[in-house]
Amino acid sequence: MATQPKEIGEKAGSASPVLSWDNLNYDVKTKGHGVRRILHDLSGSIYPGELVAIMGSSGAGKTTLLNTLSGRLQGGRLYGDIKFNGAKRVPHDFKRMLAYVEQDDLLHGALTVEETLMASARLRLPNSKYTDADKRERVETVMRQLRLSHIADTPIGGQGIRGVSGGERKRVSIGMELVTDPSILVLDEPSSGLDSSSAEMVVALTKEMAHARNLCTLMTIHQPSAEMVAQFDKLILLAQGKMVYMGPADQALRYFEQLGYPSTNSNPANFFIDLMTIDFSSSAAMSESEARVQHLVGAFAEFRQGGVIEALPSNSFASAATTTGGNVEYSGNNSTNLSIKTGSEKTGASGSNSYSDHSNVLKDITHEAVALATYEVPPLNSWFSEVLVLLKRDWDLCIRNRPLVYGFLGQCLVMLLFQGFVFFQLKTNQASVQNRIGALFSLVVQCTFPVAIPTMTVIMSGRGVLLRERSSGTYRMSSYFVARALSFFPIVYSLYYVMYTGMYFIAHLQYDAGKYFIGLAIVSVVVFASLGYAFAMAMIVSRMEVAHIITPVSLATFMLFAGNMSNASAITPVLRWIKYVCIFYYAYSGFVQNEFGGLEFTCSPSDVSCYDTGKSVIEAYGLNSVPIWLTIILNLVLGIGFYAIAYGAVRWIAKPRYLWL
Ligand SMILES: Nc1ncnc2c1ncn2[C@@H]1O[C@H](COP(=O)(O)OP(=O)(O)OP(=O)(O)O)[C@@H](O)[C@H]1O
Repeated sequence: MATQPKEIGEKAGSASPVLSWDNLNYDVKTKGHGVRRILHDLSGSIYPGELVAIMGSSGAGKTTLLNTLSGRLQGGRLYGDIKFNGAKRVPHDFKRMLAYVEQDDLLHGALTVEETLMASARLRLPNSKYTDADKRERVETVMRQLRLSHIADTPIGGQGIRGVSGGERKRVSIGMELVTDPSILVLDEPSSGLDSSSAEMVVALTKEMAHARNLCTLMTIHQPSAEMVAQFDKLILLAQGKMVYMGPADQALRYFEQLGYPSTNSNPANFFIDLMTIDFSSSAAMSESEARVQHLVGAFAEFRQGGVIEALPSNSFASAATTTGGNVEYSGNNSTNLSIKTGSEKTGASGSNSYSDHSNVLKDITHEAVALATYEVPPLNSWFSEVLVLLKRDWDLCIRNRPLVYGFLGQCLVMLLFQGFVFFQLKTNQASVQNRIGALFSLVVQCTFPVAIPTMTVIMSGRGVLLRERSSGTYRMSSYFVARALSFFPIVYSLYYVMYTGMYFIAHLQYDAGKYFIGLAIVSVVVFASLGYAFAMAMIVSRMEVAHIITPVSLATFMLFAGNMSNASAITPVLRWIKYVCIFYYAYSGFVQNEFGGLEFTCSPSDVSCYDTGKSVIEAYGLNSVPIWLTIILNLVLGIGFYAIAYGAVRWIAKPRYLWL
């Protein structure tokens, strides 16, 4: 490998970079324009304890570079070399050592702040190293550090739940990563959507954490305030995917000044962005700005081949800030002694501010419970332990999902009342044959559509969180499946058992303990298979609106093969096989055989046709080819098959294909 290009302010000898990259190029195919290069010959490195910001105008390639270094880039072709701790990255290990805070805070709205952080700690901190009490202490520490303690019991919120503010949400997302023992912390636009003071707070706290843990921290940031820029140790400035500057943040202004671009803006970030942005307002402005960017790119490439930058007499951001009346202050000669005052804090007692107070708290507690960044891959906890943590979390989510719980409850009550009273106290005359058939078919329908569709919706709405957790290797996919499925069982089964039992007595199905329990077994397996179907649909179909069309339509199609709307033994031979993979058919066939078996019916002279026994009804509907016990087993097998399809889909089809170097 070629030697790494020189970097401004490169750390000599003592520390070795945590992450280094060399000659990174990234190409994508574009429609009509062939291959487009997004990143051009990027090289650089990050050291322990550094807070590094990637800045540039919109479309400069910040997120692409961040994702490349984080192992989260999809599509296109990537060339070059990336090293973690001096060696090639091992995808499985690297993703567990990297803490990635996404731009969108993908969190479960129904969980409280503390529950969210606790779940992260329980899942990601190894049980072999931390007891549950240690994990709780870690969570409390991180909540104090991120100023979340006062809202520990507040739900995150969203989708109709009143919750925490945007800034607090962002801090929860950061906290979820910091309760673990990451080697690198990466944040994608942590300030997006936040007001300036929340954004400054997030960056200030991130810096404190990075320094306290000696944690290498990398973030993209669009247009930070002067106060935020002053927090960064190092800047990576990108223009059109090319590097314009990489080096100490407090030397950037001086660097550009030496190139002939003195600062013209009180906010260094605005000055950098103006320098690097192509001005499309006129063709003259465009060629001028393009020439400037080219000059900057060329100059930096040359500089890296051996240029020097004059030592700064004083910190350039500090002077920029003081000359323009900004509020960044330095308490010493280097940036690690930086302290910031926000506008409101300036009005308080002189010499103290909430950030520095916070820093003191941080210093005290950092030594208590938060370890320095390590470079060991945390072992996964046991499968059983993962299932328990996920089950507790998923159960809380289920039980707090009021629309889901009340929806299931409401539909069971309505079905019970309507079905029970439409088919009230069935007799044994000929009219009761039709009513029994109707009651049993509607029971099958009630155990499928109303189970599958809401369940699928809930699973799909949690897919963002699943993807985030999966990308950081939080748990095994099998643990997720088992826990998620089990979390639905208590609510769905208890309500459906009540519904079936109520209907059984109100409609007066055959009063026989054996038949009652066989009916209960059929309800159990059809509900199980419907839940499996919901999982399969939620994992195979990526868009909610499409799933809401495909699921009812496919279920309605299967319903045609149940043996009620068409005679089960007289379906067109080409399509007849479908009934053998149809939960409706097995459930309906099982119910009909169970209920009609042993029944005798009366005939009156006015009856046009007459079934004198239940057996003749079963035969007339063609539902006697699979014995009851086998219908139960086959529905169970179908249910397991649906779960297997869902697992396969999430494991292999929906698996994000990240590019690794
Ligand atoms: N897979 C892709 N296919 C096509 N173009 C892509 C792809 N990935 C990135 N780009 C393009 O590369 C450029 C850089 O994108 P990137 O998201 O990294 O920019 P950014 O600096 O983060 O911008 P912003 O601040 O607006 O988020 C953009 O023009 C984007 O459209």
